Amino acid sequence: MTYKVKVENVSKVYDLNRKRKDRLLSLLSFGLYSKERPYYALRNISFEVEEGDSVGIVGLNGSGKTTLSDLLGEVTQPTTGNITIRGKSSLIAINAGLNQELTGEENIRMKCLMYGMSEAEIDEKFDQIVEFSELEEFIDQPIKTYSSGMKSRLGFAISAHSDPDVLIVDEALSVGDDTFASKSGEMIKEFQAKGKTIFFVSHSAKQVGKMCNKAIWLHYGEMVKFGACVPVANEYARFVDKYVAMTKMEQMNYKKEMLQKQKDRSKDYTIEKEKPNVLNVVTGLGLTGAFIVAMLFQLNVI
Ligand SMILES: Nc1ncnc2c1ncn2[C@@H]1O[C@H](COP(=O)(O)OP(=O)(O)OP(=O)(O)O)[C@@H](O)[C@H]1O
Repeated sequence: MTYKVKVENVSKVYDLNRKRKDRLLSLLSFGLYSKERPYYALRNISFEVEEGDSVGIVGLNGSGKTTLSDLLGEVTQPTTGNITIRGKSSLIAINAGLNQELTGEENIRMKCLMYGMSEAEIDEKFDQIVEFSELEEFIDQPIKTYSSGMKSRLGFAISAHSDPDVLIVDEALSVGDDTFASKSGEMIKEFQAKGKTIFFVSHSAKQVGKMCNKAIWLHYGEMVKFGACVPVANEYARFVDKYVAMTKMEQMNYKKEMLQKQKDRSKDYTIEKEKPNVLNVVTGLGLTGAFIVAMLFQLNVI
């Protein structure tokens, strides 16, 4: 069977060096001064899933589940490797693609346009989306006033009505109330019946076992297992049982050791820098000059 989603040697590297001073110096020296601290949030992930697959993504906190779902939802790009999605993907997560300053209605219109829907299609679906989200009274309020459950309902309602080929559900169901969770569960079953491809991010092996036919287990940025759901979910559940049986101190030491290993593995990565060309150098010199003049001006020297 042909794949619906293909992930090939994908890594996502973050630069942990967040100090403003160092980033500014790196910019002004056009990359010659550099203090990057690369960190693999995901490393060398490869798998393929087919149309109709429901894939659970499990793992402890910080294992890379959200990073992978953002990549699958095309919210971020891989640092290296390729992701091919045959069709339209839609990520359901609290805040995913929502603008806090806009109202519920404006967010619906903006996100639907981003999904490629026409104005006429949006007008046709608008009432259904509002009704599904149960936000009728609040739809004219900016969503920064919404609770996380309300945002999650809005995000779910928009994504589910945009008819995606690949749906990624990142813990969105865990913040809603029971009624909404069961309504969303029904909607997901309809998607499954239509043969859509779905990814579920979850801490819970049990939940994944109930809803999925395949599973991915991520552990500190690496893919430990990928395959048929039940064996992967069972193995993850056995690991979680062992983990929760540890004392708090043992858990802390384990986390520390694993994080250190993850950081050590990141040392061999060098953030690719563009070789300085004439344009770069001229721009860099111009920026540096403008910066010095601005500083001198600020200090009343000129
Ligand atoms: N923008 C960022 N900059 C730097 N590091 C990041 C960024 N986003 C995520 N990380 C790091 O990448 C790793 C994976 O994070 P991610 O949120 O994907 O894990 P997760 O499995 O979804 O965790 P949780 O279950 O707690 O939501 C973590 O160590 C996190 O600190």
